[in-house]
Amino acid sequence: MIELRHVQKQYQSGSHTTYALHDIDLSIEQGEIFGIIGHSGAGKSTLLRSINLLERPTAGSVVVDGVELTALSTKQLQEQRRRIGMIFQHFNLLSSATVEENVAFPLKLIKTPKAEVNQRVRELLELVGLTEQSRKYPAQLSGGQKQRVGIARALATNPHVLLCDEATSALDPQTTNSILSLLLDINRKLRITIVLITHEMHVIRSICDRVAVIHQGRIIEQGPVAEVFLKPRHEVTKQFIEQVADSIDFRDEKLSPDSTILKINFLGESTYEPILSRVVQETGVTFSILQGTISRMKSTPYGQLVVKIEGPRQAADDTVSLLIERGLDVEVYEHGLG
Ligand SMILES: Nc1ncnc2c1ncn2[C@@H]1O[C@H](COP(=O)(O)OP(=O)(O)OP(=O)(O)O)[C@@H](O)[C@H]1O
Repeated sequence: MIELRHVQKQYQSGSHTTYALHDIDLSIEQGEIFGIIGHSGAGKSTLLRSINLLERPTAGSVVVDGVELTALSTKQLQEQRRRIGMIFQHFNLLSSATVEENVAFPLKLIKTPKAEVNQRVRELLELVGLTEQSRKYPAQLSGGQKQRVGIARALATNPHVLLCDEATSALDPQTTNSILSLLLDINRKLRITIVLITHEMHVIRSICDRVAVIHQGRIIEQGPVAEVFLKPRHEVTKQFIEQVADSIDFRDEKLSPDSTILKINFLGESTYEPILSRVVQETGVTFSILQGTISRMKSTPYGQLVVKIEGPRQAADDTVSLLIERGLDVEVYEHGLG
């Protein structure tokens, strides 16, 4: 488990102070994939690097697996950092070392016996699908393959936590997806906690369990991805969601006095159930679909449907009540003028 309490970070350059993090409180559970999303300059890197003290907070505490990192000596901190792997946007590989030498590097630093190093490197290259490339140099690899080397190297010392610093931002969409699948696979197989930072909502939606939105050095919203995604509260969060959602625009829709527009969110199994058609049969209204999407958040299906309900106001209100009663999340956008 990772706990950040009242973490602050200020950078001083001459007489100028930049307040990069303000009073950050965050708890990340063992085994979850936690995403931190924010615009450029929001404080994502500073926050991520506070977790292994690559950036030392100016105030507050950082506890990983019950150990208060800010209280450790340099040597003790080095030991603890072996339990926290990290991967980077630009991979940070040793260009003059082969794939297997790059992966072996952290093990050699702690003087692991040679046979053990060889065995571990073999396992890790198999895990990330690079067995065939073990004797190549980074310059001979694609971006996705380089990130796989980065991941194997980060896992060499069996960390409990993997920090991902914009790990897919330099990759094309297809390669991004393959790296995200690999991270998900590693999380499930090794039960390792993953903390990632990104400016792409797609990354959060694909693999994260929970998300925090950071803006101007503060966490402005956090929670399970589905909750934040379907009910964003802050304007910045809404902007990020627009990156992946079809924008819902029905301003030109002509509303008769007997029509109502509803936005219905389906989550989990309800996505595939004919709840709407059953309810309108009961209330006697008719409906037409203005817009609809079905997608997945990690492995949970979800759908968003914008429908125009036609019928007397009372019947429309009954329809909304029944939909809510059957577990759907409903927003009434507009009532006709009736
Ligand atoms: N070493 C530093 N010295 C001074 N200011 C810094 C330093 N590192 C970061 N900052 C400032 O702290 C703030 C947060 O920076 P940070 O790199 O954490 O943001 P970010 O969200 O990761 O941005 P990006 O997505 O562009 O990398 C910014 O205003 C940045 O200019």
